[in-house]
Amino acid sequence: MASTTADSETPVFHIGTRDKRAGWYTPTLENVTPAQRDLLEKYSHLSSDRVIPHILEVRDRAWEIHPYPCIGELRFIDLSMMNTPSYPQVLQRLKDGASLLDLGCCFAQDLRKLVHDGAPATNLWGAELEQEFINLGYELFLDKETFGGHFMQADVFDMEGPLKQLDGKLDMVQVGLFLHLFSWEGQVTACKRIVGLMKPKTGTLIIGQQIGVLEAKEVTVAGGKRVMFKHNVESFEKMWKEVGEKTGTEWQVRASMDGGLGITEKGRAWDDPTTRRLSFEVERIK
Ligand SMILES: C[S@@+](CC[C@H](N)C(=O)[O-])C[C@H]1O[C@@H](n2cnc3c(N)ncnc32)[C@H](O)[C@@H]1O
Repeated sequence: MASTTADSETPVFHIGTRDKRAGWYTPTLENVTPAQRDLLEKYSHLSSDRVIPHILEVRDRAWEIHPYPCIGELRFIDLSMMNTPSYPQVLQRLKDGASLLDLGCCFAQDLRKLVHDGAPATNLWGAELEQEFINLGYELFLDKETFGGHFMQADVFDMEGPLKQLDGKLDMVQVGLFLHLFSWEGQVTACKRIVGLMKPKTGTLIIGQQIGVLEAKEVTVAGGKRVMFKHNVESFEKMWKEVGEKTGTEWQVRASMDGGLGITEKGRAWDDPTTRRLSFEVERIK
């Protein structure tokens, strides 16, 4: 899926290509963070010299199945939840018996980090559209026989699908790099579903991050076939007001934007320069 621009011989790649010259395929990995190394050595029991080769081998298997930017760029080893301001409380609540769903969990690295940090696995859930990503998560973390949490292949928009078993049962939901995949209407529908999955009480918490932008806007991707809405803090707050009105609930949004996800330091040619990472905690207050 590469074409050549009229004025140069530089190939232009489109999302979906398996060509490893695409800008979002990072061929090597120089190092991992101390937390990633700790997880892969102490939780997955990889020897220190196997950590990086193992990540790259699993990534290449994943690339052949779904060559998404998050796979090519090794986003699936990012431990995002631990950087959420509420992480200590999230962990404590889990230890006290609360439940958490990682929606669109992909390899579910944050669920493994929670278990490694002492959360009981029994109340942890991961839901993911693609079963292969769940399988690859087991391969990455080498815990098919030992991980005690629950995974389901599920579509957030399928009201009669496997997610139904969690209706009204969850205390916390993580949505990492997920909501931005959809249009405004799609995000509102997904958020209404999330609200329905949560216990009907104050204090329930939604945490996550997504691709943001300085001026909120709808963008078309995949050659015009798909629409994504990229938020800034104000539009994200506005969306949660709408979700609250439509569900008879009220949510306090704590959100901020920064240059994380490699946006600042990598200076990637395909990123709109106004792209930011939008991180959020959304807590039910009514
Ligand atoms: C960009 S990845 C983010 C993965 C992970 N949450 C993280 O932060 O590293 C988005 C994930 O959402 C999944 N997904 C997309 N549409 C979905 C849907 N309708 N229901 C459930 N999962 C979906 C994709 O398969 C993919 O694994």
